[in-house]
Amino acid sequence: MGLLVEGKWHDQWYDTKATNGKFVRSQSQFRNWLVAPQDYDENNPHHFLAESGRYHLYVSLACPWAHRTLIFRQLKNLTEHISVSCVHPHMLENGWEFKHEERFIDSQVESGDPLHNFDFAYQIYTKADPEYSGRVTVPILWDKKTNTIVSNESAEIIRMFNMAFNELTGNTIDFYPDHLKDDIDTINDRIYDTVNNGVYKSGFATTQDAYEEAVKPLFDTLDFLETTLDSQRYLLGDQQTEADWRLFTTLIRFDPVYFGHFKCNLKRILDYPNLNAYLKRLYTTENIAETVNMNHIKQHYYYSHDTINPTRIVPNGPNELFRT
Ligand SMILES: N[C@@H](CCC(=O)N[C@@H](CS)C(=O)NCC(=O)O)C(=O)O
Repeated sequence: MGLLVEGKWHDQWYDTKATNGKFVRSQSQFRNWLVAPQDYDENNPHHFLAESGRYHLYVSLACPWAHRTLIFRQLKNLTEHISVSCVHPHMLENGWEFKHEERFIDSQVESGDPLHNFDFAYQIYTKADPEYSGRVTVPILWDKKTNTIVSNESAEIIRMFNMAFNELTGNTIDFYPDHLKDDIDTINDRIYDTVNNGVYKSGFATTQDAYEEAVKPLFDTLDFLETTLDSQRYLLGDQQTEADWRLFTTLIRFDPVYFGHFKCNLKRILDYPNLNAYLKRLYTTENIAETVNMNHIKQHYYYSHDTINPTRIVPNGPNELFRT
């Protein structure tokens, strides 16, 4: 675990001393946009034309943020247009690595770096910007044509996938429709702060207060979502939206990882009847189950965070992801 400082790798765990034991996530730095031909402005340096075969997605199958982008690649029929590869689940002194190992082969996503054959994900960042300073995170959306990073922000990558390739694929399903934008933004904000990032704030806290400050709002939101799902199938009604998929990648990791490893243990998702049924509904949506690799997920968290789990023992359970 570490970060780049002016293009040089430094091995260093998150510094929570300056923030009273709180984990503070840093902002993503590559923020360009893939745009459809009709919206493309060649004079805008942040515009990248949506073209088949031009872009590559680097993910970790363990990472909930990267998982969103894999899901949108499926939902929007982009598998033939955007190539993908994954890092090794163990994130250690060199950060994410492109190692191949038999026991981590995934049936859908190849491992390693097929474009440059690099050993470490930080080399992708320094190829894009030799002076880059900051964390080396996944997902990374890479442009094979101009050899740079388009974006390393999952929330924006899924918005691009939602729209930019519609003409190419003919898939016009809209997960961020105009009439729901405000509601989606509002619920995303709460879920990001208290759930998606809330589990990390709980797990990476290094003081009792910082932990409690995270775990309480996390369960307040889960209780709120349980009530919301009393009367509807998805967060904003009967239509699946982006908000559901952003929540899904945290929920599917909750009982196997966050409950134990990150101490989010007031309740399991299994204990919430509506959230359990909702999780199953999302998991069984076409082409979604194959994006979930529980082996990578459990190995990543329990093995990589040795400040939290120094024995690196990866638990066998739970037996079920949701009750059927
Ligand atoms: N805001 C980013 C966050 C991505 C992120 O934090 N990914 C984690 C993996 S779950 C990572 O790569 N962490 C490495 C690090 O923080 O050094 C996004 O949503 O794309």
